[in-house]
Formats: sequence, structure tokens, C-alpha cells
Amino acid sequence: MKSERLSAGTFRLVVTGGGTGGHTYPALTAIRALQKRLSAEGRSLDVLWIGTADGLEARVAPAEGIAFATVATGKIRRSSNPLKMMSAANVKDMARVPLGVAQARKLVANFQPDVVLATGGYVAVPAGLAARMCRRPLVLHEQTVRLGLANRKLASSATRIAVSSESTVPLLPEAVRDAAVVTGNPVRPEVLAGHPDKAVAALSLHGFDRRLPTAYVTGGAQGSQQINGLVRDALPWLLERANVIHQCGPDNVEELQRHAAALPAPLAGRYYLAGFVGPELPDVLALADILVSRSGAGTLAELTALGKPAVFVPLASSAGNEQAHNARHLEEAGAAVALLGEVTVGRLRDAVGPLLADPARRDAMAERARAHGRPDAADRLVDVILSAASG
Ligand SMILES: CC(=O)N[C@H]1[C@@H](OP(=O)(O)OP(=O)(O)OC[C@H]2O[C@@H](n3ccc(=O)[nH]c3=O)[C@H](O)[C@@H]2O)O[C@H](CO)[C@@H](O)[C@@H]1O
Repeated sequence: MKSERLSAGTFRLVVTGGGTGGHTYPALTAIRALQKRLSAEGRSLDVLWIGTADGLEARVAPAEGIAFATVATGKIRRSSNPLKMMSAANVKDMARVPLGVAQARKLVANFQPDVVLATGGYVAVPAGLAARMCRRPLVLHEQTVRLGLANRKLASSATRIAVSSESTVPLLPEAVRDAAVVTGNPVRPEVLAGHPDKAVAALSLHGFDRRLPTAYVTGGAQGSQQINGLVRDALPWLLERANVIHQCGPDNVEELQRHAAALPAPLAGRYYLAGFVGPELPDVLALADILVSRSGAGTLAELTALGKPAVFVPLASSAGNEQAHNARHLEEAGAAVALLGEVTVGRLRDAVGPLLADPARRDAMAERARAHGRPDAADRLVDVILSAASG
């Protein structure tokens, strides 16, 4: 009797998803919000995260004390050319999919979750299929307007499909539309609670001129070669007008550092280069007066929740061109500037210059960005997870 009560009090969740920050952080945020909800009800949460060994989740989950397991995955490289789709690398990777499914099935069967939550990335496919095989409720979360590849594969097996935007619902296949619930894209609560002075202290930004605005340049979790090149070429000009925190991707630091070494002393002090911004991210965002950024769904959710003006350089090759769509959507609302098509350093300057020069202009754009934020997304996703378990 006692053990029966205990198991009724423990919610068992398998989470799968990752690769990039865009898939990893919504999963982490959902786990924490579910834990908080259950704990308020006197219940506890047992989580197993199924991810890849080389994705961001392999660092994030263990650091948060979350049990983590890996399965074999096949990364399918997209191409409009059918011959390229059958490249040796793709064929080899496709062969790994059945192995991954078998491994995931064993993990899910042993763990007996109340729900499997899949947040996208190719690792979500085997674990999502395993949920169906083991007859466990499957909740998908989609961050972008169009379903990503993994979620498209899993949609017909899903109990619920949590989406981040109303505009996704009509784009879903008709057969699965009834399963859709609009939740928004969860943002880590700490991202909303940063402090500018803490960023200055933690990153030793003592050369920053606090009378000038601060620009945070970010290329998403892996950095962006395109944005790095544009900012590098705009640098002397940019640093005369702003302090710059430039997140360039872990593999690009050395090259940019060499370039920065040539900057004259007062300007060099206003430039901070980082491969990846870790725990300081909330404070960096709090310090930032403007973002120059990719328009991945995670970054968008964060800057709209915070209300920050942004100049977007969307990733042209993103699935279904969704980054351009994201950026255009906010630009139409006057909440950002979207640099679509070929971006030159001149276009970047023309977009950034007026915002750096005019605080009132930044404030107006920030206000319009905030109107698109969904600070309650994590709670809504928790509602969906709990209802999938009981339904
Ligand atoms: C190249 C690629 O496949 N991009 C996709 C990926 O975005 P990707 O993961 O690259 O970018 P997102 O903007 O969605 O998310 C990045 C996340 O990482 C965080 N961060 C980033 C840099 C850093 O130094 N520190 C840090 O913490 C950001 O604050 C954010 O939370 O998934 C998104 C959500 O499905 C999609 O919209 C993107 O098109």
C-alpha cells in the first residue's frame, strides 16, 4: 500500500531532444517548471533525458543533476537533391536509426514514464518512436513556426503537440491539428532575472564605457560565421558608438581574437569576445541595450520576454527558412529590424547606427518586442504534460 502511494506521488518523465540550445533549453525549462508544480502538490518528479553524446544536452542535463542516457542517432543532412540525400554519410547514419530505436525502446520500457516529452533535434525521433511502441503518451514541443524534421516524423504518434505560435496550427497536417495546443516557447526563468552590474563584474568589463549603449552580438549556441565576419568588419566603427559583447561560437574565438588584437586601446576595452556565454547569459542580456543576432526561436523567445530591440541576420539555410520568417514577423510589428537576403557591412551599419544613436527609438522597439513575449509558456507546457498523462 505504501509503495503504491509513493509511486502515485512520483511523476515519471522521459525527455528527449537536443543538439542545439533551441531544443535543449525549452526541455530543461519544462522539467524545472514541472518539478515546481509537482512539489507544490507534495509530489516528486523522476526524469530520464535521452540525448546525444555530442549535443548541448550532454552537458546541460548532468550539470542539472538529471539522469542522462544516450542512444545511437542518424543525423539526416537535408538536401533538395535526391542524390545528395543518398550520400554515403546519410546512408550510414540512416542505418543507425533502427539501433537507436531499439536502445530507446529498452530505456522507455524500463523507465515506464507517465509521459515522454520530445522537443526536437534528431535524437527525438528514436525516443519518440519508442514512446509509441511502449504505448506511453507522447507530447511534442515545437519552438518554430513550422514543425522541425523530428517533430514532423513524430506528429502522427503524438498525444499532444505543443506549439509556440498560433500561426503554426493551420500549417499542421489536418489529421493532427486537433492535438495542437498553443503554449509558447519556454524561457529559463533566470534569463529574465539578470543584472547589468553582475555582467560587468563577472566578465571584468572594466574597459566598457557605461555612457555608451551595449550591443550583444550572438550567433546562437554554435555562433555564426556570417555575423562574425560582419561584426569584425564593422568593428572600429561599432566600438566608437557602443560596447560590444560578441558571442562568436567556441571554434571561432582564436581568429577573432587575432583581429581584435589590432584595435587601439580605448576601443579594445569596449570589446568582449566569448565562444559561448554560459551562466552569465541573463546578466549579459540585462546589460544589452540592443542585440545583433540570428533569429533562432530560443533567442526570439528570450528577447521578446525581456523586451529588447534587435537587428536580425537570419540563418538563410534554416529549415523551411524559418529564421527569416521569425525575423520578418517581428519586423512587421516594429519590434526588430530584419536583414534579409545578402547582408553587407554597410547594411548592418545602417540598421544598427540609428538604434545606437537614439535611446527613445530603442525603447519604442523594446516595448513592441515585449508585446510578443510569452512568459507563461513553461506553465502552459506543464499543463499539457499533466493532461497528456491523465488523458
Ligand atoms: C542552426 C540551427 O539549427 N538553428 C536552429 C536552432 O537554433 P539555436 O539553438 O542555434 O538557437 P536558438 O536561438 O533557438 O537558441 C539558442 C539558445 O542558446 C542560448 N545561448 C546561445 C549562445 C550562448 O552563448 N549562450 C546561450 O545560452 C540562447 O540564449 C538560447 O536560449 O534551434 C532553433 C529552435 O528549434 C531554430 O529556430 C534554429 O533555426
